[in-house]
Amino acid sequence: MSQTQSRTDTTTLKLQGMSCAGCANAIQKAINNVSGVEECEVNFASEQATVQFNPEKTSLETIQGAVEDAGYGASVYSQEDMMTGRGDAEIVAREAELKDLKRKIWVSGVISLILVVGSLPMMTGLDLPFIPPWLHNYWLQFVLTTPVQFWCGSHFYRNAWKAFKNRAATMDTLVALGTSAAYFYSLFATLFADFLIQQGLTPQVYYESAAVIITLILVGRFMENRARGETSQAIRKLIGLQARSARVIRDGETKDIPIQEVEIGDMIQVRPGEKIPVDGEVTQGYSTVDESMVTGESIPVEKSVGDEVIGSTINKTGSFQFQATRVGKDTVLSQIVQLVQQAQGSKAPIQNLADQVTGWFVPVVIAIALLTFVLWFNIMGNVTLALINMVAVLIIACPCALGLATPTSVMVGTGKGAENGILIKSAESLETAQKLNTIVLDKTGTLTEGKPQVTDYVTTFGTSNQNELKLLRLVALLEQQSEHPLAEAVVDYAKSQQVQFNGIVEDFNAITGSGVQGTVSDRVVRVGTARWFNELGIKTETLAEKANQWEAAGKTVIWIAVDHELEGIMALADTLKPSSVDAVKALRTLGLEVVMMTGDNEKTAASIAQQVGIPRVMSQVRPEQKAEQIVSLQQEGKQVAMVGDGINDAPALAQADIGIAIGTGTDIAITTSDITLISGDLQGVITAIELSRATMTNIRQNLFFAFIYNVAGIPIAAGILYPIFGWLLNPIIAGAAMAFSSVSVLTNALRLRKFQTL
Ligand SMILES: Nc1ncnc2c1ncn2[C@@H]1O[C@H](COP(=O)(O)OP(=O)(O)OP(=O)(O)O)[C@@H](O)[C@H]1O
Ligand SMILES: [Cu+]
Ligand SMILES: [Mg+2]
Repeated sequence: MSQTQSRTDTTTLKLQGMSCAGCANAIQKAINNVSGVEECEVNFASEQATVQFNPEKTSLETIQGAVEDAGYGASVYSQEDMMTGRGDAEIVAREAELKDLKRKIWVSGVISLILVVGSLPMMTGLDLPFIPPWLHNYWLQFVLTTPVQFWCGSHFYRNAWKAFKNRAATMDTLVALGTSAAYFYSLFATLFADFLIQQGLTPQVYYESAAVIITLILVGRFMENRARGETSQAIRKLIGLQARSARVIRDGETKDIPIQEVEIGDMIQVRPGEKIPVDGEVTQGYSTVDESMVTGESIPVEKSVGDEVIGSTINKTGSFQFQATRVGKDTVLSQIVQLVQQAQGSKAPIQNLADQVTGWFVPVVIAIALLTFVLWFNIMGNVTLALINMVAVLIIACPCALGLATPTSVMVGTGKGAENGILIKSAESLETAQKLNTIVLDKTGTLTEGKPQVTDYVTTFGTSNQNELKLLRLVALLEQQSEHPLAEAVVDYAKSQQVQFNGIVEDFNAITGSGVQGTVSDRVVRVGTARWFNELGIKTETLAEKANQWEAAGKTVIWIAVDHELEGIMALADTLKPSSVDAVKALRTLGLEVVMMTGDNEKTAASIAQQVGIPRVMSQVRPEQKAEQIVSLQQEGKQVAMVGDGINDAPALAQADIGIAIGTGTDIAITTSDITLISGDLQGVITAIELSRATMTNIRQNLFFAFIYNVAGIPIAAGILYPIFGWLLNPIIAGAAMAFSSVSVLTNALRLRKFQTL
């Protein structure tokens, strides 16, 4: 048996022609039916489908074909297209649709007005002499309404037909059925008026209802479309940040070239006030750079030789040269756009409910509408009342707002996050973040700068400078092999003391969470924690008092032993980030329990925790135990967020309900966290949590708005209140309510754009 390697490709398709969540369901079904498709998620708000498929079993063309067969359009959309502005096609298409809608609204609006005026005497039962009676001529009304019904309302029919072919029913089905019922009943009354009078019935027409409903729904759709364009504004803003050209130095010549032509390794010149075109490393010069558009951090950052610069950020005062390290779709900005787009296309768990409801909603509504008709006709024997109530039910029940409620807020919320330098991986993360009640902060690099420095150094053999330097040489040789931040600090210190780095380390071994050991000139050197030395049986008493003092001051002490004898200790201090104290305070104000976690010893940890105001500390946690510690917090019934630098804390970040990676400059892609803070500022954690709370509140409001129209509207439209109060719902009011429900949901979602942190 031959074994074929199975591969999975993930592609984003841009969809066209959807009018409600029912359409999204239909497309999702169609794509899932293609064999070779592993997973598919269709998002109505962002109008995109994320498809995972096996390229050996199916192709993109097949998938696109399936979407087209279902009656919709799908175009493939690459990251490059997105960044080079082909995404504007979406805007152009939207503009065209808006223009078409506007024209139809004018026509149907003016005609509706004439019809309503003409029907006023009949509707109100008043004698209105200024309205000429011929305005209420059935045939005139018929002539006026027909173009509204079949031209302005044409796409309701078209979409309803598409849905019907897919054995589905969408909001268009409801609108088409509802207005057709009103129109054709009126036509019947117009044609057979005499016959109806002979039968003792009053021939009534409802042309104005059909026309007004169509007008209102078109207005609703117009506003919906316009607002939807605004929800994706954040992404367009990000894309718009890109520079258009770069000033490269090739073969000693400086020339301006389009940004697409920049290659990795190119030398690029940046002058004051210019946009940095791509990502790279400074090779010459010095300047300050405003990175706020990417990191959300407003203070300009100093850049000198060796520092990384991010494309699309703005150079302030100085002028410098840098070498391009990432171009095209690999740049930080491009990756941010990709991440935000993915997040915007993802589904929040809270949406499942809405989706399920919309799935069976339309058929149920049609059933209720028929039942309404039958009951009214049988009980009241009045075909007119039966008909208008049925129409009212069909119109008010439209579930379109329900489909918009969650995704629009998610789009605005995640976009808002990106504006503040907060990348939220998915709608699910956004939803989970608001449930958090415990936040675990890593000490090194999260609360502190993560750049420790040696502050003290003593040995057991007094102050003979010679011997101290000899020992320092051994320590430094060993630490040179280690990648730990403490090790780097020790090496820097040794260099500053003019230590000669000659010598070979054999049998080097790093014991995570404990220290390092190795053999130099046949002597076994160990540098690490007291706990480790105690385990090895190395006596630490002689310097214990000194170490205690340092640790109480919040310094990390590392112990040095040669051939199983303690020979010295060294203290390293790491400065707190300036924002840490305020951030911890704010997190506690938000009602979160704040915990500090570190591999450092108890006393140092306690001292730092006290300085930043954290009551609960988990110290001496080995790297591999960090995830277990998160589990134990979760077992206490807590919803835990872990904040770390995302590299050595990865398992803990993954274990936590929400893993928040503190940015390490430009490595956004490697983090597997739920939320990434591009700037290393803890303030971002607060913003993220607040944003998630604001978004979820917004979603709940939206769901309320969306549900209330349907839930309250259907029984009223069916005439439940008629026996008690004599109330009926005029189909026109139903049309207005339904148009307004989508608009109110969108308007509410867009309010999120004004979100601001404490
Ligand atoms: N290369 C090293 N040289 C000296 N000591 C080390 C080295 N690596 C680890 N240690 C010792 O082990 C301890 C625990 O290290 P670990 O990496 O688990 O945590 P940490 O970096 O100090 O703190 P955090 O968990 O907040 O990042 C350190 O505090 C230090 O005392
Ligand atoms: Cu609708
Ligand atoms: Mg560490």
